[in-house]
Amino acid sequence: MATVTQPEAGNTAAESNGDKSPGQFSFSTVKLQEISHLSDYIPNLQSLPNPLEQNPFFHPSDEFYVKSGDVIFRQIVYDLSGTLPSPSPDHLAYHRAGPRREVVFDPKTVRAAIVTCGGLCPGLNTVIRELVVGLWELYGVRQIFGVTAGYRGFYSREPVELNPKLVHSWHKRGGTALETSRGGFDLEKIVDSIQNRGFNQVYIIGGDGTMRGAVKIFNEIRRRKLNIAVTGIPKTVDNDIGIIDKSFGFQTAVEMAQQAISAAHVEAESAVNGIGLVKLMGRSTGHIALHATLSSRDVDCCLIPEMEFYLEGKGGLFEFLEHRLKENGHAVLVVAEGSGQSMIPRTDAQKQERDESGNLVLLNVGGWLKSELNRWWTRDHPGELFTVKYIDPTYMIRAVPANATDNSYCTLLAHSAIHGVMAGYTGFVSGPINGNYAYIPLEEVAQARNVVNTKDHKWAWIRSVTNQPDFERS
Ligand SMILES: Nc1ncnc2c1ncn2[C@@H]1O[C@H](COP(=O)(O)OP(=O)(O)O)[C@@H](O)[C@H]1O
Ligand SMILES: O=P(O)(O)OC[C@H]1O[C@](O)(COP(=O)(O)O)[C@@H](O)[C@@H]1O
Ligand SMILES: [Mg+2]
Repeated sequence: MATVTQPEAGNTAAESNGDKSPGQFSFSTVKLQEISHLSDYIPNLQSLPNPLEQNPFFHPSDEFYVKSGDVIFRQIVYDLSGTLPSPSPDHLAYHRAGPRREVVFDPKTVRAAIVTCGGLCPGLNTVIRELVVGLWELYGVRQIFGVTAGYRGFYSREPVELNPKLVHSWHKRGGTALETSRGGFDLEKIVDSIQNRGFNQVYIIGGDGTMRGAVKIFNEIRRRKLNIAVTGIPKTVDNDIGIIDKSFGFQTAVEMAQQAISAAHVEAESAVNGIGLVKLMGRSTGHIALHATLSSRDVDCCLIPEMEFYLEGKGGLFEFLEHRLKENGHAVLVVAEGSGQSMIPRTDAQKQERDESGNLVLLNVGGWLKSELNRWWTRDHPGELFTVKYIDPTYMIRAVPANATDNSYCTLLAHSAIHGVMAGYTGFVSGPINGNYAYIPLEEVAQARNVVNTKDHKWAWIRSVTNQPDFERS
């Protein structure tokens, strides 16, 4: 029978090596993903009892505080039945998020800055609100500032002072009250401004691009040996950030996408040979399209960037739709905006087109598909009725307030970030891993991508729900 060896006391990433007999899992293969701490480069950093001790609403017991050895495992599914591969792969572990017994910041001297960058996502205002209220109410911080208009706001705008009264109802609003932007990343100017304004805690809310910028800010702050903690709070409506379970706002966006799919279904059903076509956000990943399809059940075919598809011939989209129209009289297609990009004719100028952040500007796959569908039908069924009703909800799925689940998620993210920063951690991101909140090195998050795996059970589930082709040419 397989056994699991226990770590030695006080030794999470145990050095004790295991002579592993077949089927034995040893903690010697646990790799703790260390995060930086201000004490790594600031000598004689002060250490104070956590102010939560004095907070009348908390009665911290021993279990209340997270210990330095508490970790969250990335991998939680193991096969203990057979021989483990030799040498065993690393089992990644991350520091558990939450309040520490000791902090390194005196709340009276904290000057916190909060910034939102990149595209919108439901819940941005909730995260800002909870950072402000959490810093104020939990830790007694009184100097909290909003940096407006994204990264460029650090050096081109005056920060706005924030307090709980001001942000009280922000969680009910879509968008970001601090405003956001793409581009404008100037490392020297940003760090100079952070330093000159006396900020010592920087909370950066944004997606993959923002996190890559945050890594650079963190490295520069460390190079200058500044007593400033930097943390990233991962945001992306596309859910394309890796390691964490999912990004906040994603569920709200999927819920909103249902309305577009339902409308497309009604339109398609009410027409003769009607096709409802819905384009959903998803620059390089199809998570929104996939989850909207799974939860809707009105969808006949879901197309995502991770999967090539083709239109003509055996096993192609047209052949599939031909059958569906014959069978049901209508069909619904969901397409993620990053799909089919290699099939859409692109001029040389379009090949170069980038947004302010350097992201490739996508061609409109929805408009292209609509015209291809019309071309096909007129060619193969001249004179027969046919209609494509194309719905592109674009920003409607992200420019809304977060739903209840996302709102609670945003609160936990914000509080996790505050606890980590107050304890002196820096260059990290808070996020749920297998449902438990963890601190992950910023650099790791900036590099990790979360794409749909078309070989796994979730994609198989899509195919079983839609019965769509696999688009693998035989
Ligand atoms: N590699 C990078 N290095 C530094 N800053 C970056 C990098 N990529 C993006 N940024 C900056 O991060 C911000 C947001 O990036 P963007 O890609 O628009 O959105 P998101 O963070 O949501 O992916 C922009 O201000 C952009 O200039
Ligand atoms: O028009 P904008 O604001 O650039 O946003 C469009 C893009 O933003 C996204 O929602 C993703 O944005 P982020 O990377 O900022 O999260 C994409 O799905 C979409 O292509
Ligand atoms: Mg992005």
